[in-house]
Amino acid sequence: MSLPTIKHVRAFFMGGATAKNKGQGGGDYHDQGGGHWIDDHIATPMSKYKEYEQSRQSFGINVLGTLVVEVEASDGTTGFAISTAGEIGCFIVENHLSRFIEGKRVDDIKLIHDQMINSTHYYSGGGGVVMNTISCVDLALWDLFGKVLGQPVYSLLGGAVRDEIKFYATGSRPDLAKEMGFIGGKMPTQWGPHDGDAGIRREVERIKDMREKVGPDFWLMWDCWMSQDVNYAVKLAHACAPYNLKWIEESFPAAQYDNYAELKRQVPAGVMVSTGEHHGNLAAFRTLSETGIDIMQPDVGWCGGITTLLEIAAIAKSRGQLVVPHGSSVYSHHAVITFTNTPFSEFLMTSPKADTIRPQFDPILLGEPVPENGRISKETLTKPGFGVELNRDIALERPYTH
Ligand SMILES: C[C@H](O)[C@H](O)CC(=O)C(=O)O
Ligand SMILES: [Mg+2]
Repeated sequence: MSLPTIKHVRAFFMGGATAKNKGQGGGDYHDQGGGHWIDDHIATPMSKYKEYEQSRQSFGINVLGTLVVEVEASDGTTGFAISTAGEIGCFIVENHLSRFIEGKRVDDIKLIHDQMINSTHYYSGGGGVVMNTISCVDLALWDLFGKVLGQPVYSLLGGAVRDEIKFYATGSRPDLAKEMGFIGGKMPTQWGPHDGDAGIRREVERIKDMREKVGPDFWLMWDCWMSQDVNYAVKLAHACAPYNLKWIEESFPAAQYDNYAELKRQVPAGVMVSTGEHHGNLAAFRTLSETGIDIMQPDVGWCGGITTLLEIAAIAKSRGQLVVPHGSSVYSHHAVITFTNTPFSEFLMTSPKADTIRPQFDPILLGEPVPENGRISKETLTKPGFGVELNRDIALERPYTH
C-alpha cells in the first residue's frame, strides 16, 4: 500500500479570552460556565491572593481555550485533534509548524515530531502552550494515520494489553462516582498553606465525611493543583492517612523536583505521591521519575502527544512506576490500553455538579466514549484513528491561514 502525503494542516479555536463563544467546555475543560464544581474555591498557587481565591477563572485559568488541528491527506482523508492552546496555538501551527507537516507522508510522525520540538526550543521553554500545540498536531497525525489505514490508534501502537480500562473519577462527588461504578474519587483540595492548620482541619473534615459515605475500600485521593509547600503537604498526608488516602497529587509547581522527593520521603506508608500534568517535555519526566514518586501523570495533549507519552511510559516502566495520564479522554484511552504500567485511568467529571457523566471534551467531539459502570471496553475503541469526529455544529474560528 502506498501511503498518501499530508496536503494541508489547518488550525481553529473556540473558547478562551478572544473567542466569540466561551464557557462551553471543549478541549479547554476549565472553560466552563458559572456554578461549576471545577471553579468553586479550589486551592491554587493564586489562592493566597484573596481576590483570586474563590474562582480559578478570575485569574485566567480559561484564557487559552480549545485548539483544533485538522490535517488533510492527499487521498482526501482527514484527521484532527484538540488540546488547550486556543488562538495562540493557531498562530504557531499556521505560521510555524505547518512547514514541517505539509508534504510529508502520513507515517512521518516521528520525523515531524522531532522537527516541531527542535525548531521551537528557542521559544517553548520546553513546555507550556507551545508543547500543548505540538501535542495537538501529534495527536492529529496519529488520528490521520489510523484513519488512512482503517485502524484504531491503539493497534498502531502495538495492540491492547487488557480488555477494558477501569476509571477513577475526578470531581467534587466521589460518593456519586462510586454509585456510577468508578473505582475511586479524586477531589480538589480547597485550602492551602495560607490557611494554616485550619486548612488542614477543613480538608480532614471533607475526607472523613466522604470516607463515611463511600465505605472503607473505595479509593480517595487529593488533587492539590500546585498549591502547597512541603510542610503543608506532609502534614495533610499524615492527617488524612487514617482515612485511607490513596495518593496526594501535584502538591507543588512542576519544577520543584526536590520538594517532590522530600514529600515522597515523608508521606506515611501507603500514601502515594503523584504529579506530571504540567510537566511539558521528556527530560522533565526523567527528572520527575528520579524523585521516586509513585505515579507519573502526563497529559497527552500537553506533554508532546502520543509520541512523547510512549517515551514517558517507558521511563516509568524502567523504574516500576505507574504512568496514569491526566484525563484526556480518547487520546489517553488509546495509549493506556497498550501500557502494562497503567492499571487504571482518570475520568474527569465535566458535568457542573459532578452528578452525571458528561463526555470530558463535550461538545467538541462526536462519538466520544464515556465509562459505563466505570469502564470502557476495548471493543468501544475499534473505530479508525481515535474513533471520534469533529462536531462541525460548533462555531470555530480560523484566525490565521498560510
Ligand atoms: C480538579 C483539578 O484542580 C484540575 O482541574 C484537574 C486535574 O488536575 C486532574 O484532573 O488531575
Ligand atoms: Mg491533577
